[in-house]
Amino acid sequence: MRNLILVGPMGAGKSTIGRLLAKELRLPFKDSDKEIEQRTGADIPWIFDVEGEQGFREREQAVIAELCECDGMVLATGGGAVMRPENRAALRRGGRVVYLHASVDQQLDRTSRDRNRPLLRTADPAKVLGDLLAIRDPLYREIADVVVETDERPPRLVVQEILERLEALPPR
Ligand SMILES: Nc1ncnc2c1ncn2[C@@H]1O[C@H](COP(=O)(O)OP(=O)(O)OP(=O)(O)O)[C@@H](O)[C@H]1O
Ligand SMILES: O=C(O)C1=C[C@@H](O)[C@@H](O)[C@H](O)C1
Ligand SMILES: [Mg+2]
Repeated sequence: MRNLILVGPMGAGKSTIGRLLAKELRLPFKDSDKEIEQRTGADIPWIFDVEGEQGFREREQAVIAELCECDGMVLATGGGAVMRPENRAALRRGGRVVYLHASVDQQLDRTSRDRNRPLLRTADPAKVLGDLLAIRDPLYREIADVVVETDERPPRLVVQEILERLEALPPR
């Protein structure tokens, strides 16, 4: 098998669901955001402050290219990973892609408690999330093998649905 890759917006649950899926499938788990932080030795807000979003996106592209060359792991990506066509191509090649969908209201609720998302350090995070979703939703769908709704559904249920939906897919 190749990898199992989760894409979707901030607060869709990619990191949370990815960790649970990996445990369930007894596969290693990697999170591109965490990988970037480890390699840089700094957190994401620091990278945005010092290198700008552009600097972060360069680091993200390098990490995604490398992780997508691996096999047999669950990979959670950052919410903006689909913005670059090079990343979309790498993710498609890297394995099965699952789009975790969440409404703006749910994203807002799930991201309101922590401060590690620089794009949401704004007076109107709902507008930012809405604008980003309008641009990115077609890109998530473009590369997804399956789309799974996460609104009002606990992580365990989302994991179960992903496993069932992947099982039902014809071979690529
Ligand atoms: N299905 C769910 N139901 C309820 N809460 C959830 C669900 N999925 C994730 N959460 C919670 O929402 C918060 C954000 O989840 P998580 O960090 O996994 O999102 P993410 O998609 O990885 O976001 P980012 O793109 O910013 O990395 C966490 O506190 C997590 O516990
Ligand atoms: O949606 C985005 O562009 C981002 C999402 C996070 O996962 C991080 O990758 C970073 O905060 C940017
Ligand atoms: Mg995450």
